[in-house]
Amino acid sequence: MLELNDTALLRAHCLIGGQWVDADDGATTAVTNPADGATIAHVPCCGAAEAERAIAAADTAFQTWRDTTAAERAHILRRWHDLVLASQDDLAAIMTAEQGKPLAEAKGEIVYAAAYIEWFAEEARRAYGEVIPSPARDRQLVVTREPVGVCAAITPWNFPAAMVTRKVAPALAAGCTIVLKPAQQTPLSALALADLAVRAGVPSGVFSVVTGKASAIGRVMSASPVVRKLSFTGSTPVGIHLMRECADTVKKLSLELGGNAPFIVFDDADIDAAVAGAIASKYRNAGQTCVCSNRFLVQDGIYDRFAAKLAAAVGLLKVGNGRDEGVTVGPLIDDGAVAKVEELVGDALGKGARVLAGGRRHTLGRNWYEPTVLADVTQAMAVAREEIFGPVAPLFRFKDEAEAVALANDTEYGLAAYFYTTDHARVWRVSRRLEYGMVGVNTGLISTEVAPFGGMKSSGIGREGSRHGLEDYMELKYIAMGGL
Ligand SMILES: NC(=O)c1ccc[n+]([C@@H]2O[C@H](COP(=O)([O-])OP(=O)(O)OC[C@H]3O[C@@H](n4cnc5c(N)ncnc54)[C@H](O)[C@@H]3O)[C@@H](O)[C@H]2O)c1
Ligand SMILES: O=C[C@H](O)CS(=O)(=O)O
Repeated sequence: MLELNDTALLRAHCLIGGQWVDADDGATTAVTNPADGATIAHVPCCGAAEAERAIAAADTAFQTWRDTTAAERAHILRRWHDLVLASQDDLAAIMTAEQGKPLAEAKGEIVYAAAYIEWFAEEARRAYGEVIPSPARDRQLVVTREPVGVCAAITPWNFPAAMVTRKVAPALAAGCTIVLKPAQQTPLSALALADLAVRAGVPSGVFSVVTGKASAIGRVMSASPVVRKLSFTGSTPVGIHLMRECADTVKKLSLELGGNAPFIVFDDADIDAAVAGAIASKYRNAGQTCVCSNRFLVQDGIYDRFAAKLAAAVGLLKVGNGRDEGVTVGPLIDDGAVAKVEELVGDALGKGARVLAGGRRHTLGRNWYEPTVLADVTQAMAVAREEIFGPVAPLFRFKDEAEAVALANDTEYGLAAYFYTTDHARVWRVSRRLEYGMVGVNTGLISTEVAPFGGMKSSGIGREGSRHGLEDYMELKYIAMGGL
């Protein structure tokens, strides 16, 4: 049994139109702990009808929520932020139980999730319009920024809190209403955040959470003409599917999709900093983040020393149950995820890669995989093209800067890239030529609410967070005032 200070945060109902409800047919889905398979709770397995009602409630609520002042919305968001931070321990315990990440990482994610709420509480009051110098004496030209309207959000399991607030906070700040479908593996974090939003004063219907049948709920969201924007974070194939489904109603779309991040280490890099950055960017959340380094491109002159140091550092990682003190690598989300990692490692070994650390399932259980480092990896291996989404660092060699950039860009994805060098001219040359939305230079950790998060190519459309994040939830309206 999950031990919480505030047991009311463990919500086993959906929030629709301000009411905590079951699925219409009473169906439920079990939420299980990836560390031991224990059932934590059962949540409603809703479908199209419940999604339709949530959208209708959002439409009704929008008629009044849109007329609140930015200051009023900012005040409620600030209160939500304060309640989330005050519940950090409980929210982290819920997250570690349903997602598996180490408690320290879960607590960090709660702070990160709250930071998006705080950021957009502030941004709400700076959604300025424009007065345009008129080309004619008899008219005044102004541009206002208005809320898009009813929004829908679909989020992944790897960051069960931050991916929710990164969408819900800007939507509410802009004056929109929103219906969220969280990942079926990690709904409890979203439901707890919704509970705190209600306590903060978010009115009925403004923010609903519908758990259950992903395809049915997604289809309703995509097909509804009432829904004017869909924000999706998840895999590229599902993002493409939703993009197609939304075409008929011409929705605004935000797509935060998959990645294949290169981590480039030049001969002149600070090797110890590069190893520390590699650990941070690869093994966070057991490698299950969209911005995890997926390919390590290491220049010939530093390759052997970097490989040895990285393997030694990986050997110090503590694998275990995320709730246990000092654990730095928890289980993967499920056995299917481990099987995919195992298949990618097997493909690489079969084509000539060498194991420097790990390289197999962990004895702790079916959802664990040993933190792994592979040497002598080549472009012929599947890890060069596929998102690993697990604790595996494949090391590739390169000769010079031109080859490094060419290898780095040789992917359908364009989300995050990293490189280590002490040559400042190279910093700006390489940053400019990398085809990615986000570039970390001499750091393996880049995610923050104050900077635009997102990518290009198959990694998606749009940016979340930063001063740009509100734009996706607002429309520009040009008003020409004539007859003056
Ligand atoms: N770019 C980013 O910011 C970012 C962040 C986190 C995760 N991701 C990506 O997400 C993937 C891992 O997350 P995942 O396994 O949850 O992804 P996923 O695409 O399988 O699922 C994401 C969400 O989509 C829902 N979904 C699945 N099929 C659907 C359908 N047909 N209609 C409507 N909804 C549907 C799921 O229930 C879940 O809520 C990785 O590729 C990772 O790179 C990207
Ligand atoms: O999976 C990627 C998420 O966006 C998490 S983070 O923003 O990089 O922490």
